[in-house]
Amino acid sequence: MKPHVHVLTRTHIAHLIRPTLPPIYDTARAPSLHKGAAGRIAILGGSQDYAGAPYFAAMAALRCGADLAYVFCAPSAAAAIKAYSPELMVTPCEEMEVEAHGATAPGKLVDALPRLHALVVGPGLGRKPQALRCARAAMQAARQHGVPLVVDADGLYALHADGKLDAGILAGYPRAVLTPNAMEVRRLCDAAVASTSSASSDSDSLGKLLSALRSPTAAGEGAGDSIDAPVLCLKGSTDKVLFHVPDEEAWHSVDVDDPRGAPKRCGGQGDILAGCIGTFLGWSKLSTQSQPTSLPAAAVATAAASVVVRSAAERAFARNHRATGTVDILNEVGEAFHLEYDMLEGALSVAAFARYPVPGKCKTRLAASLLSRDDVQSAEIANSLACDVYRSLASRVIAMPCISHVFVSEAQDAERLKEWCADIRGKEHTVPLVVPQVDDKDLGRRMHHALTCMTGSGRAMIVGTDVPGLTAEHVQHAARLLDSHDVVLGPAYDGGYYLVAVKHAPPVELFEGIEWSTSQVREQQVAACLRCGLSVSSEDLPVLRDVDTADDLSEWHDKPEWLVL
Ligand SMILES: NC(=O)C1=CN([C@@H]2O[C@H](COP(=O)(O)OP(=O)(O)OC[C@H]3O[C@@H](n4cnc5c(N)ncnc54)[C@H](O)[C@@H]3O)[C@@H](O)[C@H]2O)[C@@H](O)CC1
Ligand SMILES: Nc1ncnc2c1ncn2[C@@H]1O[C@H](COP(=O)(O)OP(=O)(O)OP(=O)(O)O)[C@@H](O)[C@H]1O
Repeated sequence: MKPHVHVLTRTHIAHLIRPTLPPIYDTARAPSLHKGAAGRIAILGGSQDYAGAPYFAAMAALRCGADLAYVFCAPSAAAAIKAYSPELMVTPCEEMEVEAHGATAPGKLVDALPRLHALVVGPGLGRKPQALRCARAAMQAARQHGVPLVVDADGLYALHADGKLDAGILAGYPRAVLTPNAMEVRRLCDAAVASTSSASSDSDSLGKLLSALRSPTAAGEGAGDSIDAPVLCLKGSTDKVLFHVPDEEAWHSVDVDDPRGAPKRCGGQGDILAGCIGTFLGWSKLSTQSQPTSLPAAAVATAAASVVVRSAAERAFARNHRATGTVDILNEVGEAFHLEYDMLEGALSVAAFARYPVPGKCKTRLAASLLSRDDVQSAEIANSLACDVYRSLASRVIAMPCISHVFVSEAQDAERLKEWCADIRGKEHTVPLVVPQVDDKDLGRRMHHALTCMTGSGRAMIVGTDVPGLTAEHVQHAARLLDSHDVVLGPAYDGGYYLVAVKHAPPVELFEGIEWSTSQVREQQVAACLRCGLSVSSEDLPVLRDVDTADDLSEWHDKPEWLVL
């Protein structure tokens, strides 16, 4: 039976998940938050062999925005996990290693359950019978308390450790998310087949697994639950999030339309995903806001986490290439989250126009005016000017939700410009998005295209790359001016402008009738704004001098404060 497929883009997912986020940027509601109000998430896992996995999951939960993360682990792993981070509360549980305890959930975890917003079972659990028994008992206990569950890695193994699927633990529990990779799905399916009498083809075996996960009583449990089975996240090049609605025959699949991610498949990415799902699940339990969707909360939480992890993986790979490791991905989770979900309406996108600095192809006016007429020297100057602007663009000193873009003039340069941007930024900087400019000789049409692309997510700004005096404060000032103007221009010394910002997508006429590269540019731009019925600020920002000629360059040398970037 084919599922009903819902393809969700990142924009959809952001729209669906935002109402559940703790309101830390909401000045009216944030003061009422207390410690733990943004999520208390626990991990059950960690063994002598695997201390990293529970650490990745717990830290990912924190980086996603949870307040508190606990790890309940085998005593042999506790010291290592504690030593990885002082942020984690690590509790060694004898029950996970000592046979004498039979099949009980760790007592300290059971005590904590009433306070938890989600429990992730499995990362680094290992496959010792006692650990598996503990995991199964913990899932049951969590279910009794209505605690949302994420079951991953060896937590999934615990469901079929004796070869048959022990689906009863989770069957019909709508607050559980199972996150098998391809191998784990195969094992779960095989176990589902082994638990039923007839032999099955592959697709049948998935069908058997899905049926086994449905509620034996055909109704979901818990008031308001719209599904009657755990959610299944099938991880792969596209993550598919399966859920089942009572009384329907076919399952539904939310396909996360996000091609990003890293080609590097280092171990532990699944642990990061599991921790992030834990946080989003916890928030959906806590949220009192009405959801703009009929999709189940657990499916939306899973899709939202998938987007964050893919974005983090892509960012980590852009920075670390083949060396990308799980810690690198973990370190990108916070920024990825911020860009995906905290960029609220009215957010600002800032862009620079750039060409890859090749001698003879950039700053040709400057090269011609240098005594040496030296293309190489001119390209080096262009390079150093642009570096400063990219650093500033990418820098957190902008101190506001801001996506930075670099619009590259030659599409074929996009890849090497990406690498160049990645090389020049420091560890603390964000990665600018490198986007080709529209193929048009007219600067006005290129600016119109870039601003239109960016205004999709709020306000947009383009800054010059050859203005050494431009600082993050100018960008912030311009953004504030947009509160009271439709268009803001940063006046350049030569009659042009070094910055243009717009509150909304601009009409195409805004950049028509302007004689570019003349001293009339700013005046003509102001006139075009007024013709389009747009209010404009053209004198509120300081006049800055761009570097086009050798004269500009010597001015720059005489006034080193221009170098303040
Ligand atoms: N640093 C750590 O402590 C880590 C510990 N981990 C833990 O290690 C334990 C065992 O996990 P494993 O995943 O290795 O165990 P499995 O025994 O489930 O993996 C079996 C094999 O399947 C392969 N496999 C995975 N995805 C596949 C795919 N899509 N197609 C084909 N083959 C695939 C893996 O490479 C592995 O060789 C778990 O507890 C897990 O949490 C992992 O999370 C990785 C990081
Ligand atoms: N081929 C792929 N391309 C891009 N992203 C992928 C690909 N395969 C998996 N992912 C993503 O990586 C994340 C982790 O999935 P993965 O299959 O690596 O988990 P796992 O094998 O359980 O990991 P772990 O090593 O922690 O056990 C998921 O968010 C998934 O979307």
